[in-house]
Amino acid sequence: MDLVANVLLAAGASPAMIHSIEEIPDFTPKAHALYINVGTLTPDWLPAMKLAVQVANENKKPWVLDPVAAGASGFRLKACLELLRTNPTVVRGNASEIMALFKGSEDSNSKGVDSIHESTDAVEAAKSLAQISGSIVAVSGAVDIVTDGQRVVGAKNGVSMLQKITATGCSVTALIAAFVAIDPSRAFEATVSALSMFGVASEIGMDMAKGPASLRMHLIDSLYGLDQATVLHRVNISVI
Ligand SMILES: Nc1ncnc2c1ncn2[C@@H]1O[C@H](COP(=O)(O)OP(=O)(O)OP(=O)(O)O)[C@@H](O)[C@H]1O
Ligand SMILES: Cc1ncsc1CCO
Ligand SMILES: [Mg+2]
Repeated sequence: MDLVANVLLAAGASPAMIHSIEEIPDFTPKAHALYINVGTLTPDWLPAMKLAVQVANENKKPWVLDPVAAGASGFRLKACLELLRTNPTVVRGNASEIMALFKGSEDSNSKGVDSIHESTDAVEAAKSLAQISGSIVAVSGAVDIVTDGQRVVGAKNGVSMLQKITATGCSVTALIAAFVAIDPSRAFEATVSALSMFGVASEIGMDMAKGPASLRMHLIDSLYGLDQATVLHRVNISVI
């Protein structure tokens, strides 16, 4: 939650981390986008997540799902599949998470929140999932993949050291929510842009970093300082 909120602030968004079901009816209509992350899921939190989604949908607010460790337990998988049926604008996971959602079954080899697959292994699963759910599906990895079920785009910015900082995936999903909030009618473009800019910020941050802890700091600083010329010079997006 720390990294997620700080990444959002650095990007110019205004995060609020809300869990209590009592606050959802007041909070959710005020937000420009809702972000549901099941990272630290408990049975107590799930009803609040579902109510937040319901309120967001009723208020025509975009919402984004991060299905953290979807294949690691039956409880998580069921929760993620139920959330997936309630029309997320975007779903972003690592390859193992997206493949578990597509298969609809637990992965006995699951490494928990970390992926054991490459994003490129999950292209067909992502496409099918997008077609079934009507959501934009993004798979993070060395190449970030984004699909609406027809188009497939790859975004290649980023550094592998991001995998050594917890919640960089959670944070890039939050950034997607912030970008989608700007123009929900162009959620596909927003998703690709958020993944690219997070990757560009990590590349610039890596030039100053000595390891994961200092990359975490420089990533936030680089995102905060990112300008249009740098982005346009460095982005690497291609149709797959
Ligand atoms: N091999 C890699 N090379 C470059 N960038 C990478 C690589 N693997 C992941 N990334 C980037 O790291 C960020 C996090 O993606 P990752 O796939 O690790 O998410 P995740 O597994 O959900 O992470 P977490 O659960 O820790 O939040 C993304 O911006 C992604 O583009
Ligand atoms: C380590 C961890 N455990 C639950 S969520 C999370 C952050 C990475 O997904
Ligand atoms: Mg994750």
